[in-house]
Amino acid sequence: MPKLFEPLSQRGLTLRNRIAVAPMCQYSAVDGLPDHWHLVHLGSRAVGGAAVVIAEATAVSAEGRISPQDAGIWNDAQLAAWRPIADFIAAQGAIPGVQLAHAGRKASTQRPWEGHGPVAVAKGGWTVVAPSAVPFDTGWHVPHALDEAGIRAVIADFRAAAQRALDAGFQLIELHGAHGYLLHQFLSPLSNRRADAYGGSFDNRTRLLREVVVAVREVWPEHLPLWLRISATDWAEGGWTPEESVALARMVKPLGVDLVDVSSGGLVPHVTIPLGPGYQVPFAAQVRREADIATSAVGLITEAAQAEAILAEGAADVISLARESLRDPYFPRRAASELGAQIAAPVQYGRAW
Ligand SMILES: Cc1cc2c(cc1C)N(C[C@H](O)[C@H](O)[C@H](O)COP(=O)(O)O)c1[nH]c(=O)[nH]c(=O)c1N2
Ligand SMILES: CCCCN1C=C(C(N)=O)CCC1
Repeated sequence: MPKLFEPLSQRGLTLRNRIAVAPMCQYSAVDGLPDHWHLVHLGSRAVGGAAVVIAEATAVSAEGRISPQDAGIWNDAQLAAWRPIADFIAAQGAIPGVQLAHAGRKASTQRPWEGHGPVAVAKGGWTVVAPSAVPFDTGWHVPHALDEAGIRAVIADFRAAAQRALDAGFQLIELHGAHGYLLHQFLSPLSNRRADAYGGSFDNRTRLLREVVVAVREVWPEHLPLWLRISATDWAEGGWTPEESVALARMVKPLGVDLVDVSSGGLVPHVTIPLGPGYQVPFAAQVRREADIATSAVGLITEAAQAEAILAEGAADVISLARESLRDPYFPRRAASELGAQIAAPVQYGRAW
């Protein structure tokens, strides 16, 4: 049996294989509401055979959106709109997941095809918050540094979003601690210049993320998995490091995180990243080995044999695919054929929509 098609237990659930569809912003929501686009985008990848389909960075508050067109789960109308999507994914035998996110200083920005720059308040944008008043780049929003009350509100928003995710039928949450968004902004010394209990030391810089994990676990059932996506490195002098990623993984495992999805970058612009097939796999391997926690490998993984080799070397437990799943929503079916594995047929069911 190829490792890529061995089941994996995660709390009370079983992943039918080791392929996850990574979260991918669709920038296609009105007022944060998922719609037919999201159903087809996510549903087709569940039909394609993935074990887990993780919905995009889904904002826990309106101000936490990357773009005005981001999906959200900060109100009950959005909860209701997610329910048929989560239901369809589950009916196909995949685990419906959602990535809970807050963009922090990278909020209120244009969709990539509109320029990826800041959206001014006068143009429908909003003031953004962050650990410190340090903009992402020249010309970007100068964020408002969160005070204690603001931090408490962010934690409460993540907790409430987790409850809505449960009520919407999601069975897996991934917390977005990567790519330079709010939780990552608190982790990295390059963006977190605070002098209070949320800045300075490693313990202080990881405090908000740990408090969010604890708050989410207060409402997320014991039998359901909680994943955390991190950027293992900022690729920048003085930034977050792989060694800190290992230490963080060791801290969050007893708090109820079941798997660390290991990406990189996004905190600061103008860095050089050594892109190449599986370029982030060594970080996943390091976290898995040194923190003794399940990991997902992601980043320029495009072939079944490549994915199988990553699992065989023990670098990760799950393979997350983003762009390859855009090129081929049915990658798992093709991979099964290439590797000689059995894979369940899509579930046809009559249902009046
Ligand atoms: C269109 C699009 C949209 C997103 C992404 C990527 C792309 C292409 N990525 C990053 C993605 O999950 C993945 O980590 C990277 O794309 C690297 O993996 P691939 O090489 O694409 O498989 C991403 N990551 C994340 O944590 N949350 C998100 O919502 C998104 N959104
Ligand atoms: C550092 C890699 C960032 C890739 N992207 C991540 C996004 C995210 N929401 O994490 C959305 C844009 C693309």
